Amino acid sequence: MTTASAQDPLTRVTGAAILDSSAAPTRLLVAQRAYPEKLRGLWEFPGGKQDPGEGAEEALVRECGEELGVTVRLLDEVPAPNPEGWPLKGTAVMRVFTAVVTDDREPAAGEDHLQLRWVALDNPAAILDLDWIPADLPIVRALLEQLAVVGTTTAGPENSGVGTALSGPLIADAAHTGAPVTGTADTGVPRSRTSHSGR
Ligand SMILES: Nc1nc2c([nH]c(=O)n2[C@H]2C[C@H](O)[C@@H](COP(=O)(O)OP(=O)(O)OP(=O)(O)O)O2)c(=O)[nH]1
Repeated sequence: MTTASAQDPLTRVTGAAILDSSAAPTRLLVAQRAYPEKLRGLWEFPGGKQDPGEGAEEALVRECGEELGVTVRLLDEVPAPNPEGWPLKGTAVMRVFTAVVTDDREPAAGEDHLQLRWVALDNPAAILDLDWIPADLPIVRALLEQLAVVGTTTAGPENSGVGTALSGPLIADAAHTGAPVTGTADTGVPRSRTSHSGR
């Protein structure tokens, strides 16, 4: 963990959009924050702040190990409006990467989270309806568009995927609904598309 400093005025956060499969994702892992009090109960991407000198991807793999007890393989970055990442509150920015679990453990909520939940990608409206940390909402929309589960129009709060079609080739199974964590290891397909190097 680090905070803004004279060397780096930004607090750099990195988050994981963990999918149940790289080749044919049907579910996304979301996490409900336990603290601080003002964020308690809000949903987020698992992750955290980068340590000094640590790259975003390196930090994210570390955070997923610490917070969820699993090893993840990062896939693609959810493209942000600027190279530093998505703006959060204050001077914080966050880069978000899709990921899959690569060991045979299941993600488990530790002290950081009240609960984890696998949510079905075939119901983007339900995902957007979660009580997200406000700064995360545009990121969630971009993620769903990247996964082609919502339309690629300029989605605002009033146009948040409701009634849009499932069109993405990545969605193979529309039968799942939100479910408690069961974990799915994935060792398949190499990185693709918008992969970025760490910084
Ligand atoms: N992990 C995470 N943090 C987020 C998200 N959206 C968002 O605004 N944040 C904010 C909340 C926090 O102010 C900051 C990340 O802090 P953190 O508490 O998760 O990071 P950390 O584990 O390294 O920090 P610490 O508890 O060790 O101090 O970024 C998100 O989707 N995931």
